[in-house]
Amino acid sequence: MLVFPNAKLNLGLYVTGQRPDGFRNLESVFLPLPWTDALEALPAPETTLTLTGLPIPGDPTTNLCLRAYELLKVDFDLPPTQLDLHKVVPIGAGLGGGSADAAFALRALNDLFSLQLSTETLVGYARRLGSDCAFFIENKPVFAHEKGDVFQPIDLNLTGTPCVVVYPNLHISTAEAYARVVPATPRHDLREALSQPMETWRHTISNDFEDALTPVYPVLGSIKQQLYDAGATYASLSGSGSAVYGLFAGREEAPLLTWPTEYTTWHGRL
Ligand SMILES: C[C@@](CO)(OP(=O)(O)O)[C@H](O)COP(=O)(O)OP(=O)(O)OC[C@H]1O[C@@H](n2ccc(N)nc2=O)[C@H](O)[C@@H]1O
Ligand SMILES: Nc1ncnc2c1ncn2[C@@H]1O[C@H](COP(=O)(O)OP(=O)(O)O)[C@@H](O)[C@H]1O
Repeated sequence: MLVFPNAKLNLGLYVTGQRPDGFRNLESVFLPLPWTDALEALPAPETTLTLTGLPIPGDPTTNLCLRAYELLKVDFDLPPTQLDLHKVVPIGAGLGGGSADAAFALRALNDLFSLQLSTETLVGYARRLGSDCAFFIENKPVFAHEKGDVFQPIDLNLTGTPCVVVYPNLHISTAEAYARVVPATPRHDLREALSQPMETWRHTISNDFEDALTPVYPVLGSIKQQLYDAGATYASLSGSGSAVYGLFAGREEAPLLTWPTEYTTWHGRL
């Protein structure tokens, strides 16, 4: 079973309050981004994980693909499985790549071993692996709130919009990013702001992590400015960074821009 776990973008992100469980409540819109890893799951004599592509920091035995397998194995008599992950999406970028791998591993194992788990049940397992993991089960634009793991459908179709994503090779841990933000009530209603033309979004939609992290990592501000200088209709940090994206509405294609060689970029359509 071969699957292609895709990244996500956050359109607006507001950290609205501290929770009793130590996490924060947030409000954001999550969008699938077709920048993908590749993950294969096959029955095998023993359970293994091979990793190719970008190096993943941390102990491979804690890789989210294996954690997804082990989580299902607690409840189901899963045969040993060979997992092969080719990592393409930058790590610690605010693109949710690790969470996507975990969610797609759950989905692939469900299909491979005919577990017949419902979407709702898969979402329950995904939530236990990471706050934004559940998004990748249905993998469609949603308004996310609470820990970022409770979703409401949103009437927003950006399919085909030209987009550039720029990762300046700066790993920002999600925990560090949250620690830098003081929770507050959003200045604008995100869903109302998104219902207005994209040209208005730069004045009405923001990301609290961007505001907190840009003074510490000025490169984030300069990438955003370059995207606007190149004609972006809307540009923002994604999630807790450090990837910055630009949307180019009404254009045939996103512009080809030149970035320092140590940056990783994605260029395409949503
Ligand atoms: C910020 C967001 C926005 O989409 O994405 P990324 O930038 O990481 O992609 C998410 O909230 C990230 O979700 P995820 O990456 O799954 O986080 P988790 O593994 O659950 O948590 C990592 C750490 O972030 C903090 N955390 C996370 C989620 C949340 N609602 N409140 C928190 O305070 C906690 O300190 C936690 O220990
Ligand atoms: N399959 C995986 N891919 C990426 N990161 C993983 C994976 N498994 C575990 N991790 C750990 O998860 C952390 C966050 O990864 P990632 O989801 O890419 O971050 P972000 O959500 O900020 O984009 C990394 O520091 C990494 O050590």
